[in-house]
Amino acid sequence: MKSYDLLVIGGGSAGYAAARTASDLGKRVAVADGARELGGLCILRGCMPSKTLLHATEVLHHARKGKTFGLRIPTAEVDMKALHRWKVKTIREFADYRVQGLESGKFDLYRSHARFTGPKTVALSDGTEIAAEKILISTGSKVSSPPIPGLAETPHWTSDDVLDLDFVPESVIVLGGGIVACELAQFLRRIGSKVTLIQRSPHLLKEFSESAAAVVEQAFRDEGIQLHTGTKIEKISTTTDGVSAKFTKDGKTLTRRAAYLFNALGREPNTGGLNVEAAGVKLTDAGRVAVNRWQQTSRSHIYAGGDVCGPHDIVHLAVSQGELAARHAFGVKSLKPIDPDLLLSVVFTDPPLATLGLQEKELKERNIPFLSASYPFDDHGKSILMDATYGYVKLFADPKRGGLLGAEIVGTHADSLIHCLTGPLAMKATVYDLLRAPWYHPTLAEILTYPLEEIAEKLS
Ligand SMILES: Cc1cc2nc3c(=O)[nH]c(=O)nc-3n(C[C@H](O)[C@H](O)[C@H](O)COP(=O)(O)OP(=O)(O)OC[C@H]3O[C@@H](n4cnc5c(N)ncnc54)[C@H](O)[C@@H]3O)c2cc1C
Ligand SMILES: NC(=O)c1ccc[n+]([C@@H]2O[C@H](COP(=O)([O-])OP(=O)(O)OC[C@H]3O[C@@H](n4cnc5c(N)ncnc54)[C@H](O)[C@@H]3O)[C@@H](O)[C@H]2O)c1
Repeated sequence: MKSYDLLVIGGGSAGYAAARTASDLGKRVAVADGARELGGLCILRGCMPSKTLLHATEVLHHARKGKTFGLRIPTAEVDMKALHRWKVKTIREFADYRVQGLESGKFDLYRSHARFTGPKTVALSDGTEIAAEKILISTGSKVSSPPIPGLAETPHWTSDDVLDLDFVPESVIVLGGGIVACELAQFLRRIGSKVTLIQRSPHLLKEFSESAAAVVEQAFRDEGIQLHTGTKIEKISTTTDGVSAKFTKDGKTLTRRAAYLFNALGREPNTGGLNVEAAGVKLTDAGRVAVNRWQQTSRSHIYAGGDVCGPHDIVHLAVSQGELAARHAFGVKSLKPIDPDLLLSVVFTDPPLATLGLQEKELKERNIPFLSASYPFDDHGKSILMDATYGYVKLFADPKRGGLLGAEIVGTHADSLIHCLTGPLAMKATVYDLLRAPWYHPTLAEILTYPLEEIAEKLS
């Protein structure tokens, strides 16, 4: 039996961060990862391939809009084989860099699946047995397939398949209206597919505000995506030339057909095969590994980080959770838990949608008094000259001292603009602090001064 200070099960974003941190603390660390290809979800089949493809189709979209700006760009179209090669090359470089880190010798790497045999012992699929004082579960998530009649029997794509396309599908039905569905539906539409998106809740992106979702919905409709929200999917079936989806909406039964089907109905924690029962690790009702604010599970020497415990499948959180778990496990002093009121989320649609800190719904639910102010992109100089007028910026502040509480931005470059506020929110800045800062003209960032000034006026 091999023994270590820390065994990390799953070498993705959370696991790699924990292994690196513990090894820097001088601990003996092993990482077990059973994947055929190392790198983790974000690099191989998540953030990086999706953003590589979305950037390419954003460039394509701008080229097609050239006429608006008096530019003559006679043809702009995708070469899917070339785009696929560019994606493969880019992702290969990111993955190679991660593999170098994993194989750097700072820790022992086992290319095997792990299974608990007791609270401090694990058996690997290559037959190795490992004992460790501390263990981190960071096994990520997998695509879920809800029990929709016919779905399991009908050939369908997951995000893995869409991210690996090397041809333009003629038509696609997208099931779901979450982040994966929205980001990739727009990608498919922009490469030239006829896209029909079928979503259960009344709005896309149900975790976000209705008004922000409405902006994304409008942009999608303007680009020709057929949206069906507020539906119940009744049956999925195979047809002679593809697939069909039968669903009800407003009491009516509708059927839509397409050449391909894309299941974007969510992901679930990857705990199967881990045999967590042998270690006494408890799961939540949703099947995630239950953790406290230090990432400790129901067995205090076993930690969890990343998608397997959540509560959000966001990569910077997975990294922070892995680092926090490693530091806590080895007694680093003056640690702070991850602050849930500093939550940052970004949806990389065009326009993108970004939220930071507390949002209106949560402020109301928690009876936190607040002032809010918003400003639309269609009245801001820089976005008007860019012809990027969808959406708005909205800020929330406390009504006593004007302390920033949260922000919502849906509009051009929201993914970057929100970062004007992450530092100030973390440092507990007020609207007055932010108004003392210089804001260059004409920039997109400058749009934030309007709601800041409005809140300052309301305060005085
Ligand atoms: C299409 C898509 C786009 C995304 N885009 C973004 C984005 O833009 N921004 C963002 O913040 N997040 C994004 N995400 C989410 C982000 O990718 C995840 O939150 C993050 O990668 C999770 O990291 P992790 O370490 O928890 O898991 P993973 O990176 O999945 O790592 C888990 C590892 O555990 C291994 N493993 C599993 N079971 C075992 C076992 N029993 N034994 C040994 N090893 C095991 C797996 O092989 C894997 O390598 C996206 C997700 C998807 C699907
Ligand atoms: N930009 C980013 O940070 C980014 C990008 C992609 C994914 N992610 C993360 O990955 C995770 C997975 O994303 P996702 O979009 O796959 O999942 P999701 O849970 O966000 O969305 C799933 C969608 O499917 C719908 N759905 C589920 N079951 C259904 C049923 N039986 N009938 C009809 N509709 C049903 C839900 O209403 C929801 O709209 C998310 O937590 C997300 O945060 C993040």
